[in-house]
Amino acid sequence: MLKIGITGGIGSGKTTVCQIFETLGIPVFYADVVAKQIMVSDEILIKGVKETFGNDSYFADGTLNNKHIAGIVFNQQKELDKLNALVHPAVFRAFDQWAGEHTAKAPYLLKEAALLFESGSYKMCDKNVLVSSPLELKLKRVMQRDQVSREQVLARMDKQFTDEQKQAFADYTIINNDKESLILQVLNVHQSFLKLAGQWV
Ligand SMILES: CC(C)(COP(=O)(O)OP(=O)(O)OC[C@H]1O[C@@H](n2cnc3c(N)ncnc32)[C@H](O)[C@@H]1O)[C@@H](O)C(=O)NCCC(=O)NCCS
Ligand SMILES: Nc1ncnc2c1ncn2[C@@H]1O[C@H](COP(=O)(O)OP(=O)(O)OP(=O)(O)O)[C@@H](O)[C@H]1O
Repeated sequence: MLKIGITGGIGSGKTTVCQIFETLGIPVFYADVVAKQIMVSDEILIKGVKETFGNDSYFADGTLNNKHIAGIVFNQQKELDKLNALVHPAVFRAFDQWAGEHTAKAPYLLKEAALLFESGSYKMCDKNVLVSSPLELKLKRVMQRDQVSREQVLARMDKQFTDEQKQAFADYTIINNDKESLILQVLNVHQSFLKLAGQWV
């Protein structure tokens, strides 16, 4: 089964792009969403997160205290490394299982992940797509969407590869600025993937 990875910096619009693929009938595995689900359901992981970041990592009802964890990890690389080491292997396993379940349901599968290249999980995909946007536009979108400060967005960007670094890993690029048509670009790469899927053994 052909597996396509899709990524982009915070606010690049990768989720927006994936939603267009979904309207074309392509199943999408949202790694960030799954990571969040696992963090409140996997008992071993919950124990590890509490031991590493304190009991305040969870509210009394078992939901994740995102602000508490984000405040620690996006200010100290060492702490972020610890969180990634706890969460990422569990997400990789979940993707493997999901891909097995969705094989034969579509011509190809998509994996959307913020840290596709940084985490090395792009290696689990046959081709990889970068959604790229100008820095100021990304900042504006996230500040508006999440009601956060410019500094908070920049702190996360600082923990991700730049678009230039990501470009080196990408087989395809989708430009999501205000001028280029997103839908047309998605349709073009979709056609390429359908052709590839036809050749895939
Ligand atoms: C730190 C957490 C609690 C913050 O939650 P919050 O609701 O504020 O952010 P959210 O999860 O919606 O992420 C928003 C964006 O932040 C960036 N981001 C999230 N996690 C990371 C990370 N580990 N490294 C760098 N950037 C990250 C991404 O661009 C992501 O799309 C949460 O992001 C988390 O649990 N992260 C660890 C899981 C992870 O690595 N996810 C990303 C790839 S699987
Ligand atoms: N071409 C566009 N035109 C207008 N708004 C857009 C466009 N692309 C994305 N947006 C908006 O910008 C915000 C960020 O987009 P999106 O959530 O898809 O980014 P993302 O890359 O998935 O971000 P994150 O890494 O934070 O999850 C959203 O509110 C989305 O609706």
